[in-house]
Amino acid sequence: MQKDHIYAEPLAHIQDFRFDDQVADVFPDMIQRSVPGYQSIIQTIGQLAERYQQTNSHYYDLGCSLGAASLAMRRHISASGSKIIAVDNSAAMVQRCQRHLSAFRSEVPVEVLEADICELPLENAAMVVINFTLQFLAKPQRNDLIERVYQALKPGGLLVLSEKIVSENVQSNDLLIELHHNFKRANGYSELEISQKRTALEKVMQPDSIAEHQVRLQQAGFAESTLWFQCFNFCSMVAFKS
Ligand SMILES: Nc1ncnc2c1ncn2[C@@H]1O[C@H](C[S@+](CC[C@H]([NH3+])C(=O)[O-])CC(=O)[O-])[C@@H](O)[C@H]1O
Ligand SMILES: O=C(O)C(=O)Cc1ccccc1
Repeated sequence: MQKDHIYAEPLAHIQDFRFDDQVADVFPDMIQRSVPGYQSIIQTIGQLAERYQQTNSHYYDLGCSLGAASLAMRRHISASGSKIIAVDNSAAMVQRCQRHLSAFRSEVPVEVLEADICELPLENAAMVVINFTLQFLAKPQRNDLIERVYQALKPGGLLVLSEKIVSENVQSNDLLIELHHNFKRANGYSELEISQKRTALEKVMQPDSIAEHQVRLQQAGFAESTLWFQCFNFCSMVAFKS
């Protein structure tokens, strides 16, 4: 696995974070060392696919990056007529995702699409995974996507929504950020790497609070949702379509 050194040297000008070739090449290392619980979340997505699968249905992985969630779902789906649709708007990610998925044989077809998830039609879904992607959409586009996901889910369908979050209370927010920075430091990132990446993400990733997510889910029509994972300022929720 290629190690992430993208922010290791001082940069004269820190550009906005983008999912380009440089990031795609080190992405498994970057996400593993940056997102507490990432591996557990991916494993749980596999379990959820097993539990919520339905025959003749779609499984969407929106903002799939290298396809980790799609691979986990694929390993656990056995229902006939299943199709996984993995979507990302980064060409660098989509190319590598296609390669990763082709490296293993499976009965379940996966379609990998280079597309903007804000424009992609969604339908006939048993499960939709948005694993750390909603946070990269402009705020006004987030409601629309969640509403379309609700409409696309079949009765008994499941949305898995994982996000970095902000806390509405200043002391809690500061503490969660500090604990996350300690996590990154423990995983070998320097102060410079942490601070330069934070600057790069400032404009392009604006997290919501858990309360904002809950209101959005409810307004989209999800009568029931629950937080099933939280570590520091990272969480994952599930929402049910009845
Ligand atoms: N509008 C958009 N349309 C499509 N893709 C988008 C859009 N905006 C951002 N992306 C894509 O969303 C992904 C977010 S990473 C997801 C990890 C993955 N889910 C994982 O389980 O490993 C999370 C992170 O890096 O923190 C990137 O690949 C972007 O190109
Ligand atoms: O690294 C961070 O601080 C994060 O918030 C997570 C992350 C992981 C990978 C790409 C972008 C953000």
